Amino acid sequence: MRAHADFDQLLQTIVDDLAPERGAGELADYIEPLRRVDPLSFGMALCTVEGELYCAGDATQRFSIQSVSKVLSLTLAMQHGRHDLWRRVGREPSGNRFNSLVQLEHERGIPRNPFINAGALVVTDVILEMLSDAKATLLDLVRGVAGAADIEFDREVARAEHETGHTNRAMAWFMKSFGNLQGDPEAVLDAYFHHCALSMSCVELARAGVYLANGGCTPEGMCMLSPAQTKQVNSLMLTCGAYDAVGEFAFRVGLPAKSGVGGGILAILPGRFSVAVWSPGLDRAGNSVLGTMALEQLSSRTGWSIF
Ligand SMILES: NC(=O)CC[C@H](N)C(=O)O
Repeated sequence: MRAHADFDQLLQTIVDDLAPERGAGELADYIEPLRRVDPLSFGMALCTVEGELYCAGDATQRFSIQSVSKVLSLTLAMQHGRHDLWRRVGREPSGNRFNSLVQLEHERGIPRNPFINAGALVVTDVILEMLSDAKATLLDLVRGVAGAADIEFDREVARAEHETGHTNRAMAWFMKSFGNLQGDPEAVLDAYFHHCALSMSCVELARAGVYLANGGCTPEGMCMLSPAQTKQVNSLMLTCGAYDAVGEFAFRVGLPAKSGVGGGILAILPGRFSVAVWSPGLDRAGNSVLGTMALEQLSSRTGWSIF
């Protein structure tokens, strides 16, 4: 591993080298607030397990973290130790789009994994069984791990998710019909839409995710998960974190990661660091085009990967 002093330079070089690619991919267009984002935005931040932070580009600008929140909600569900969690949600890649309904019928309402929408809805239901306010508790968790007390849900994004979330709504009610949602599907959806609407910067996301590189604990010693649970979350990120393009993503980047349709990706090198990238242009699977390129550059220039 190179000297830490080189990290800022390394990230800056990646951001500079990829400048001609800014604007690549398509913005998520299913809600208005995501259609409005500047397509040229591009930021990157890396947080080491010692808590040192390095960044380049638009690393302090907040964006909608969308499905990256699925890692945080899974953490919350695992923290509260529900033994039936893994009976209600699987641990296999889906091979289908993140909001696909097709497998759910064949597989009796049990989603393939916690990082597709159906799986995150079950995770949210599990959280709601234990905690009356799943929104406030997740917000507290995120503020704590990110070290930023002013992180908020973007109310406009949450409202737009609510207004347009017909497929998610169908999924929740469908799983209810199989008995795999305990609570009121509308309450589950409301919490889920808010989790998707968390607004964070690359710096905040890298800080928030570094416990996954550090055996479950933040550099300040706040423990979110046990080392065994941390291994499980990282494994799921590797196999299920980039939707139906997860094989291609792992082939190129070689790090556990979770992406979101806001263009953010959080990736982990266990024992070393977390890295967050953001660029809103997406590929067909819904992963950030430039974000994936930046992570590929990071791993290929340095040899840093889990392999
Ligand atoms: N893949 C994503 O980031 C999807 C999140 C989006 N809010 C949805 O529920 O469909």
